[in-house]
Amino acid sequence: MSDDRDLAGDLATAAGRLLMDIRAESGLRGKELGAEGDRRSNDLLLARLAAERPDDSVLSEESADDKRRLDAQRVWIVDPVDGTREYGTDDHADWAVHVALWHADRGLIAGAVALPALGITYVDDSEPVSPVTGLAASPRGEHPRVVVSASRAPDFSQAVADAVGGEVLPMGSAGAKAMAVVRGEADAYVHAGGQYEWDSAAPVAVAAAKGLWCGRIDGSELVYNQDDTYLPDLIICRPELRDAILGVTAAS
Ligand SMILES: Nc1ncnc2c1ncn2[C@@H]1O[C@H](COP(=O)(O)O)[C@@H](OP(=O)(O)O)[C@H]1O
Ligand SMILES: [Mg+2]
Repeated sequence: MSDDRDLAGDLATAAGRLLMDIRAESGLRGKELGAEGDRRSNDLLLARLAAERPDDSVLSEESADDKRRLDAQRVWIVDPVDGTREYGTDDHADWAVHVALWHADRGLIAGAVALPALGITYVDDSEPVSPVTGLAASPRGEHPRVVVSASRAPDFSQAVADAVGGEVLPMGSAGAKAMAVVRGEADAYVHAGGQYEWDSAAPVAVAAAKGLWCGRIDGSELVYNQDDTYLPDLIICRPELRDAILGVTAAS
C-alpha cells in the first residue's frame, strides 16, 4: 500500500492529466468545459480513493456531502478543479487539482496540489522547491508580491500590499496562488469573503510543510472537516510577513 502522501500526489497528477486531455480533445470551453472537467476529475478521484482507501471518508466539492465524515478518523478533502473559471479559458495555467488527507487527531496529514498546465505536482514534504517557470510574468523583485483572487479580491488587498511594502498580483485558483508563494514567485496569498474547505486544505498542507505561515485573517487556526464546510478566508505567507499582514486583516 502506498504512502498517503504518494497517493495524494499520484491522484492529483492523474486527475490533472485527465483534465489536460479533456481540455485538448473535447472541443468544449467556458462553463461547459468546467462542468465536464469537474465531473470526470471527481469520478477519477472517487474511484481511486474507493479502490485504494476503502475505509476512508471523502469530502469533495463535486459530491453530495456524506456527513458520516464527521465521525471518521480519516477524510480525504478534494477539489477536482480549483480555478474552474480559468480551466475553461484558453491560455490560463492558473488552475489546479487539490487532494488533502485530514486526520481526526492530527489535522491535515498529507496534501498535494497539481498544476497540470505547468506539469508540476507539489506535495507536503519539506524538500526545497526547484525554481521552474511559473505563473507570474517575472521573478520576485525587491517588492513583495501579494497574490489575490482575480475575480473576488478582498477589499483589504491594497492595504495588505502597502503594509508589506509590496504590490498586488491577481491570479486564479487558490492552489495556484498558494503554490506561487511556495515557489517564491509571490510572498503572500490573502483571501476573504468566501471559500470552502476543499479550496484551501491541500494548498495549506503543502504550504505549511514548506515552512510558510497559514491561518485565518484574524490570526486563528484553519480548522477542517467541520459540519459547515464554509471557510471563507485565509492567509498563506512567508512567516516574517505575518504580523504586518494580520495588522491589516485582523482589523478588517
Ligand atoms: N467569495 C467566494 N465565495 C465562494 N467561493 C469562492 C469565493 N471566492 C473564491 N472562491 C473559490 O475559491 C477558489 C479560488 O478562487 P479564485 O480563483 O477567485 O481565487 C475557487 O474555487 P473553484 O474554482 O473550485 O470553484 C472559487 O470558487
Ligand atoms: Mg476550489
